[in-house]
Amino acid sequence: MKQDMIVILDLGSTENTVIARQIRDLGVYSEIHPHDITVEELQALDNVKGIILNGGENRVVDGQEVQVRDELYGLSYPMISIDYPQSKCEAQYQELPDDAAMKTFLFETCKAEANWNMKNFIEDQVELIRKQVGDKKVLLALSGGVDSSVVAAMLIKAIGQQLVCVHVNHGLMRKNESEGVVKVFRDELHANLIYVDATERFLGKLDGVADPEEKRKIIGGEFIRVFEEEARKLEGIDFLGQGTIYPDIIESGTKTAKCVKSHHNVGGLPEDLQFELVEPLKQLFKDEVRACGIELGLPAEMVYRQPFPGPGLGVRCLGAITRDRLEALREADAILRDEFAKSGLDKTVWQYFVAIPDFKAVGVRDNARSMGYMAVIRAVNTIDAMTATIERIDYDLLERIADRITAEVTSINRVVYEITKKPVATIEFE
Ligand SMILES: Nc1ncnc2c1ncn2[C@@H]1O[C@H](COP(=O)(O)OP(=O)(O)OP(=O)(O)O)[C@@H](O)[C@H]1O
Repeated sequence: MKQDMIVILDLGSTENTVIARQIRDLGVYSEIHPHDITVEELQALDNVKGIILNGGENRVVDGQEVQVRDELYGLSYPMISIDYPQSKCEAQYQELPDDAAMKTFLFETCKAEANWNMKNFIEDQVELIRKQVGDKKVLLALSGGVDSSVVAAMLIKAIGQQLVCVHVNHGLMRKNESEGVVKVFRDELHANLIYVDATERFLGKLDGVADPEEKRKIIGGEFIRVFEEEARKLEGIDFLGQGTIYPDIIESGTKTAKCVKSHHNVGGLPEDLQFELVEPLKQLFKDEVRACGIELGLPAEMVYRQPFPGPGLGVRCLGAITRDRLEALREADAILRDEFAKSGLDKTVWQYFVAIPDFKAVGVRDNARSMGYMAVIRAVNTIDAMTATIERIDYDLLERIADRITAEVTSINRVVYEITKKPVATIEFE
């Protein structure tokens, strides 16, 4: 390992990640560990330069106040504590140290080097992956999303043809998305890529299904079955690559924080398909994953892609999916994205998309009464996806989008802009 590390011990703070980010932003790698880490576990970590005991409001767990092991104070690591009244450290802070105080701790007290950067990280991971995998093969489900794409690029760099990527086109991808995955990974990065066009299979299963939960279940379940079938065709695969990132691990719960959501990734594979996991991004925050992707040479539009739900356009083609409405949705969505890119809004708006409800409205086309679909545009901004506000799109742009959609997608005769915040609405419609 090249990077020096600061260990943050979680004694019930809600701000562990804030401190981890602060330290990484100052150029030093940091990780959050449980309060009851043993001396042996601590010493097994590479390049630890200092420790922060980070207390906070969740310090009482099951009626007991959590403490670090006393032996830790006897070690030679420089140590400070924050909001931890029982601390035996010499330097104790009541609140988060500011950057100046943190710099003094990192660079003067701990003598850490500011050597946390993506180049070093990638070199380290490449070495670790090679050590873990040896001459064996790794299977990776590659969605074309940020996380699995960056994992793929990392694994290609580390083990080249020993990586087998499987991309499943479930027919609910955005326009040109699957083509983009093939272009980048097969044509440019020369990955061993299996492309499965399962459109018919997914749309067949979804035929006539209107309930959103049922739709999500069918899409998720079918994805696992397709992936499993491909995995069974391959021989000699011992490892499964996963795009687990740091927030997935933290949100799965620490000893003092409740589980926010269980992290799944490619969960649900049958028990007899046993793989050891390769998770090279599991220490990175999302923006670091993006920086890593850029450093690995992935195109910016892939790395800065807006969030896209796993069930894809399936949950934006509202109610029971029909092929003509799905096609209209795909085209309208592509026009919206194109116009947002042209006006630069793609760089500032968090998420924007089209949804199409399952009814038709009356319109006039070519001097005749006609029935057409209604495209609903949504564009929202959020920090944590728990609440969201509306982007105030300029009227000229809205009108241009409406004109283009109704001209280029003839089955659509109305365009509306949805202006409800979350709450009370959710970001997606289903
Ligand atoms: N169409 C697909 N083809 C192949 N793998 C997929 C596909 N959809 C999802 N996956 C796999 O399932 C994982 C979880 O999917 P999910 O939609 O929750 O995306 P995510 O956690 O945002 O990750 P990503 O950014 O890689 O899409 C993905 O990382 C990928 O490994």
